Amino acid sequence: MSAKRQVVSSPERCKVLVVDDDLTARLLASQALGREQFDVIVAEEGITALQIFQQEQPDIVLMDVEMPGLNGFEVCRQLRNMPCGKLVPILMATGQDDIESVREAYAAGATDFVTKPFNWQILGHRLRYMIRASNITEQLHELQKSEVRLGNAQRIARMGNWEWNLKTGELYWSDQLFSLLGIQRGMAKAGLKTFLHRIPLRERSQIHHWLKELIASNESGFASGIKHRVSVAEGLMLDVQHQAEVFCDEDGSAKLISGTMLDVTELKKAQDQILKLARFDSLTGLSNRSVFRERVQMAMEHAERQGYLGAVLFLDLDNFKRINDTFGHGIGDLLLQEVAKRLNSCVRNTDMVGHDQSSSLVARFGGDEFTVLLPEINQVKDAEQVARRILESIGHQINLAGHDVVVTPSIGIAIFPHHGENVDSLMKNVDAAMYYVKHAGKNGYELFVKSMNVVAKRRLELESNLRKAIELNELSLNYQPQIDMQTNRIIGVEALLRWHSEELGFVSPVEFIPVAEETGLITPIGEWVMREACAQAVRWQVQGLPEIRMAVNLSVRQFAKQSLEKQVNQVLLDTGLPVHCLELEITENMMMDDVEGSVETLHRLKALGVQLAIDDFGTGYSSLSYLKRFPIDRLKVDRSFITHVTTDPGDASVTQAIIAVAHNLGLSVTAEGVEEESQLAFLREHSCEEVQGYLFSRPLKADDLAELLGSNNGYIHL
Ligand SMILES: Nc1nc2c(ncn2[C@@H]2O[C@H](COP(=O)(O)O[C@H]3[C@@H](O)[C@H](n4cnc5c(=O)[nH]c(N)nc54)O[C@@H]3COP(=O)(O)O)[C@@H](O)[C@H]2O)c(=O)[nH]1
Repeated sequence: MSAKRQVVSSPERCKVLVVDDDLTARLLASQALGREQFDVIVAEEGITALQIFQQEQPDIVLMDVEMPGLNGFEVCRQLRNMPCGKLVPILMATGQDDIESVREAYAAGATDFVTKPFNWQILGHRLRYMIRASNITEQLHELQKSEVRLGNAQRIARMGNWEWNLKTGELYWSDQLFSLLGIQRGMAKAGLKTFLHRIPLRERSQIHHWLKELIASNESGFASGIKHRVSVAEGLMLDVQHQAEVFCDEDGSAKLISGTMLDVTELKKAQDQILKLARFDSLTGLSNRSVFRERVQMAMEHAERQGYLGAVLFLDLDNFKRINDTFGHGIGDLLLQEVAKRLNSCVRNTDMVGHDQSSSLVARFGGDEFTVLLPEINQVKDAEQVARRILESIGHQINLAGHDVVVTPSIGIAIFPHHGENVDSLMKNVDAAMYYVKHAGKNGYELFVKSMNVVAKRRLELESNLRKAIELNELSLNYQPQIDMQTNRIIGVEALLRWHSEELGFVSPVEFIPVAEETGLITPIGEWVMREACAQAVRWQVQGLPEIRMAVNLSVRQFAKQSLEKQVNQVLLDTGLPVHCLELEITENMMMDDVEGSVETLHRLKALGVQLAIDDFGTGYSSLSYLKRFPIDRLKVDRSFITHVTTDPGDASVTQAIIAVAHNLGLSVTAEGVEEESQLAFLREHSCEEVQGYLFSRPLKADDLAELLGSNNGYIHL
């Protein structure tokens, strides 16, 4: 390698690589260019030139075209392919009039050419000029690159920028700003008018105000932002965030405003969605509990200031859980959506989004609970009228995916300011009013009165104590004999649940069974009852007592459970009770909500071999045509008919008719609540098969029942 550094390089000196196979030319170049303040490096042929170029990275290359091995054109081409050789100026030395070489030199990537012989002084200047020009080109190139990068970054970020020279009025818009505004560059001039034209009319004045504030700030670095919308095409609106900063003259007056405009449409959509999720119920689209409470708070404050009355209605669907359990959650959801719709149509001037303070508001409070706010009413009667409208509307049959269902609501009403000094107490009271309706038979409305809190408190007590009742062993069963009128013998017993609470004392099933139903506690309790009753029947058999039937009451929820038949089967397997000894008592109303489903459930239970009875018969609304389809064994005439069977001709006729219908369908009859000899005589006269009531025995503890069953072989003197 014949590279030689001729002069030690100083910072302002330039480095030139001279490539020539002619020794004299190289020496001459070294001397002449050295005199012109160049650091000269020389190479005598192409390969060496490429190596030196890489090591030394000269500022410029002066290269002869004619060389042995790689000629100047080839070396030039290869230099241009090197990453560090793309921009270095290359000056090719050609012969006089050698036009072909000139063409080829340009084609190979040369920057310029020079003809031999050289004027060294002029050549020195020329080399310097080329180096400077190449530096500027390089800077321009870098600038272009960073502009492209900025453009890309703005495009990706969906951001445009602008600059407004307040002294000249000149306005610059970046490509991205044009594109965000939906304008093709060249189709419109960057200008305030063009920009405002794209702003919805109602938002223009706030933009004017914002710009004025910026201009008037007269403070360098003063920055301010604004959010607004931009209409970019027919029906297409963007949400944008504008940010601008002011630059001032030495005299302190604003001379330039520089701004950015960022498209935040997607971000805003996401924020709106989050806000919606936080404030609205996604199933029904109604406002949620927290929005409702906020609005009640505002309405109460407003009512107090203005001396108005307002009302809150609290609505719970009766037996919604049964519909959910029977038809599944999908249908339950459809029902809630339909109820939401009907509620909205019942309440005039409803505010769906929860913004308008003077409008009524319907909200989903949770589960099957809905609330209605009537912020201004003239009199209490107005709230009651809305409640009546709701009862009427919701009570109409609803078809849900082919299933006809009827649901009814229980509605509590509380008036403010009378029924609560704050939102909490108002909501507590309206809740108490709703529970009062539930316990008074459902499907109605009631205005809050103070005594209702006693009922609500008791219910809470029952619920919290009932939750621990199984664990604390507070539940027990009593057994009431059922007597065969032909043989006068006990042929069965009905298992009746008793609760002796440590805290509350004895609680009647009439009171706690509905609470267990509402809270779902009936599921574990009902299973406990079935297991305990079957196990007791087996214990009596093991004691050598006569085999009798064990009747167990099923709750609404138990009957609606798909797994009921599995559960019954498992209990029978676990306890060892022969299947024909178990009778399940179901009420008419349990079956009428979903007749087809009930027929199926009853058939599945019947297939196990258990006996089936319809309890409280005559009080429900079953029809004879349905009765034929139920695979049942027995009807139990409700106590309410038997009580007056000898004194009320109506009850006597109903009892007679039930016995006749049962016999016609091949069913046997048990009369419940027989307390008097005269009632027994009536039932005997009309061929009732079995009787049950205080006349023979009250419900007994297991040991007492065993004693009764053991004495006289279960024979009862009638
Ligand atoms: N789902 C379940 N329900 C149950 C269960 N155990 C009881 N219950 C239901 O609770 C209601 C009240 O029952 P109870 O207080 O036990 O009253 C029963 C009898 O004691 C009473 N009865 C019986 N004979 C007479 C009488 O001659 N006079 C009179 N005044 N009362 C009498 O009737 C009730 C039995 O009713 P029924 O079930 O309709 O046959 C009641 O609805 C029970 O069903 C349980 O485990 N699960």
